[in-house]
Amino acid sequence: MTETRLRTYTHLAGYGLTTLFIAVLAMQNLRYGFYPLFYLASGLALLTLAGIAYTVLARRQQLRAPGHGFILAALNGIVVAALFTLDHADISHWCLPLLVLNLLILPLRHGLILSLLTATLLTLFLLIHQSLSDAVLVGFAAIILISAGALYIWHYDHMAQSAEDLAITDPVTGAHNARFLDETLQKEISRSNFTGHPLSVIALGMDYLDQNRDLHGEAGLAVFYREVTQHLFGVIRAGDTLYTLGQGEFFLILPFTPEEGVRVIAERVRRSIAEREWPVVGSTTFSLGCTTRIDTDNLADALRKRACHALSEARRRGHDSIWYSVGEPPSA
Ligand SMILES: Nc1nc2c(ncn2[C@@H]2O[C@H](COP(=O)(O)OP(=O)(O)OP(=O)(O)O)[C@@H](O)[C@H]2O)c(=O)[nH]1
Repeated sequence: MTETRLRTYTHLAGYGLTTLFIAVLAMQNLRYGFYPLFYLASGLALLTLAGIAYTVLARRQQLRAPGHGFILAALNGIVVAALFTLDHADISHWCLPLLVLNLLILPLRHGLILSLLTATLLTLFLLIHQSLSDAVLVGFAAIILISAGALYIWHYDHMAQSAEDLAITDPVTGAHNARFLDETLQKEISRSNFTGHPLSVIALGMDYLDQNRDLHGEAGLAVFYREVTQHLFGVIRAGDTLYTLGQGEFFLILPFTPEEGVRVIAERVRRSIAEREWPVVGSTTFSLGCTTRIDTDNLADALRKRACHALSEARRRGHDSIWYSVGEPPSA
């Protein structure tokens, strides 16, 4: 199940249960003739139903649906305002499910701020209108509720982040993997298209891979790939991203880099690898294929293929070399 779908279900369950709770309150107050509380509960139920409708409508953007913030701020605000204006202590219980709902639906920091604000005002109300012991008891219960909810959500977010990192990271080198390359390259192409900034890429391949594999074995090469990755991280600048493609091949995405720039950095990378002594393989070389996005390049696949063809051309023309491939606009 995707993260977006999971959040859609959780939000629907959260709003659904709160609607049920408020509907029961509304019916009870109607039965006993507390009409102001009945109208209040009916208004709140309409808001939670709006939350359900919004969750369904924005189901594809549940990870960042800003409407939930407004709905929950309105729910909390109305309950707290009713607490002070209707002067009815029973309303204080209505706050408790909201404290959990805020944490369940909003990003952790926003949910925490809203819940703590509501809990503080609730305690203040009890302090003014009820006894000190009531205020301390409810305030304490609210803090426990908020802490347990926040800790659970923090733990979940942490696990989700770790799982996401694992999914986009190559286990051998620690650089990003090929799957994440296509996703990022497509985003960078859209950004370059929108802002007009240049975008270049480099495909890098180890020379004489088969001979190196025979000499050092897969395990030895894995150690070398890790070292070369660390080395490349030290050469590129912030904003550039590195990917491991397997079989001794790597890929660099260089945002804000024109043709002259990619030629400079490619030469720097080639020379810095060739001039070093590597612990496992001794001296070795890489060939590099570069290209820069032109206006008609809108697909990640096309740009990636052009860089890989440039790499093949660099290898064909002798190893330890760089080939730059010019993008060709479609003929008129
Ligand atoms: N993306 C990227 N481009 C680089 C890098 N190093 C050099 N370049 C490109 O090469 C150009 C010339 O770089 P340098 O020879 O280092 O000259 P510089 O004046 O220090 O370059 P700046 O970093 O722009 O100040 C830069 O403007 C970049 O376009 C790098 O690590 N990453």
